Amino acid sequence: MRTAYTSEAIRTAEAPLLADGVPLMRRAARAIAERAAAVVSERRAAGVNAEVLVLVGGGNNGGDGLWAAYELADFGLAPRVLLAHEHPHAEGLAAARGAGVKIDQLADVDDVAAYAGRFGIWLDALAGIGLSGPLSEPLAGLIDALAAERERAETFVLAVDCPSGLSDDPGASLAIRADETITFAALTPALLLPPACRLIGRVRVENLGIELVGAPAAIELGAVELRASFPRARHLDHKYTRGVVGIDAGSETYPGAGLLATRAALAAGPGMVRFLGEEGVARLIIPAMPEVVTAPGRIQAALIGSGTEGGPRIAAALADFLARDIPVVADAGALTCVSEAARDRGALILTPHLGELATLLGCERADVEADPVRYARQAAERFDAVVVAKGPETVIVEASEPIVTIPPASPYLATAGSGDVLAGVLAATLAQFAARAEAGETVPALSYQAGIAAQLHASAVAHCPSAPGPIRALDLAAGIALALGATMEP
Ligand SMILES: NC(=O)C1=CN([C@@H]2O[C@H](COP(=O)(O)OP(=O)(O)OC[C@H]3O[C@@H](n4cnc5c(N)ncnc54)[C@H](OP(=O)(O)O)[C@@H]3O)[C@@H](O)[C@H]2O)[C@H](O)CC1
Ligand SMILES: [K+]
Repeated sequence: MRTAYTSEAIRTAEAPLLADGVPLMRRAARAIAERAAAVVSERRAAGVNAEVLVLVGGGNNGGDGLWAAYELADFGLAPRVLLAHEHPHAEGLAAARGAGVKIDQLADVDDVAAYAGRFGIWLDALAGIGLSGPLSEPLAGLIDALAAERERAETFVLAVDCPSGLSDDPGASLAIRADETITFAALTPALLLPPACRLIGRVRVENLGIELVGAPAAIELGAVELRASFPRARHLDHKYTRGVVGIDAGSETYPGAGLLATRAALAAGPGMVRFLGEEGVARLIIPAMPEVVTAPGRIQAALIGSGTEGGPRIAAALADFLARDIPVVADAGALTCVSEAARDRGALILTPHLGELATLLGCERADVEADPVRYARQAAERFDAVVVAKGPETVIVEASEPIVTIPPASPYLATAGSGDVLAGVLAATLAQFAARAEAGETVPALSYQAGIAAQLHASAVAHCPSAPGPIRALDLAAGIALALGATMEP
């Protein structure tokens, strides 16, 4: 599991070491310089420009850059420094100067893009976690110019602590795209969550001996957490201790969604699946999945809406599920029936793709795509719900919980029916955790459970016969069972 902490949490954690005189900056600078030296060697061997430019801002991030220049000079690599602030880190500047590093002032450079374009490797030490608010001038303009130049040239950009401009806000987008980021102590949310995380390249955390305590701001759940957390059958289990899930999905217009969600729910291993949707869809399900029960009865979680267009029946069924005080996944058509937070009801889990999230909130899709975390948060607050925002990345928001994401998944998941499969897996997973909670066990937060289900869904791609190419949602549903089985291998 990868975690991200706010810049404030990182500052709090590093403070006692700084107070004790631990040379954190020198450690940081050394890590940067060692990686930069390796890139110099790689690029020299490839016969491409390996000249190093260190872009230095006015704070300690710039101090890291200046000390890294000092280290590189010590390695005999003759880096160049561009000072982009009138008050650079004094000790680092003195050290770089003392090591013979050539230092230029931004004010003396006519065309910064042309100047920087002469160097094949940039160390971006303009700003780190000390950014206060959105980037302002002159730094914003400088970053904008350099960001364009790096896309034009074959520059290798190594970000110091973060691409300057990215820190706590995953919605930040003005930064110099990095090939690699070496970050100190811990990731910040912008380095783990979209769209900012798309600008960081390969990221490495240099802990520097800084221990982060307390709840992270964001967590990324992967195969290890899936294997460790997914409820497994036990000797004394029966159907209800395994978890029973109710599915109301599919319609005359989209019958397949009902089959996919139901098949996926079965594959995720609950004690029983009750199909509680339209008669016409049930008639298609039973011959293919005779173990599915169509009689009403006790359930511990529900899914409603996949493959439907909403309307009074769905709205009534949603209200009925919620009145049973169980976790209810509202997908697709059911999202049109969700109203402001209705109290005294079961937990509501919304599973919109980014377009549906925009419709739910009455805003533009482009705005949601530019900052999915912000809008998922808005929906979570407005509807008192857990929101599983489905986009190129998965973002799961629940009030008072770390934001949950999963590692980058196959783009082939963006195919018809994949959302129905995820909805079925999610509801069946919640039912199994709910059964454990009924038995008095401690279970993780719903957003964590949803992250586990999303990771199971993503890992099922590898079990599709056509992987790693285009996949069928029906194969994906079958892959769920194989993926789950793979987590149980000794
Ligand atoms: N403390 C340590 O020994 C260690 C710190 N690490 C490194 O330090 C940075 C954090 O350094 P900090 O000095 O807090 O601030 P930064 O260098 O990240 O940023 C300050 C510079 O950014 C400019 N700034 C700030 N906000 C904005 C904004 N909204 N728009 C434009 N420019 C902004 C600021 O300019 P001013 O004119 O406002 O002064 C500064 O130029 C951390 O990221 C690490 O890299 C270590 O590595 C660990 C040890
Ligand atoms: K930086």
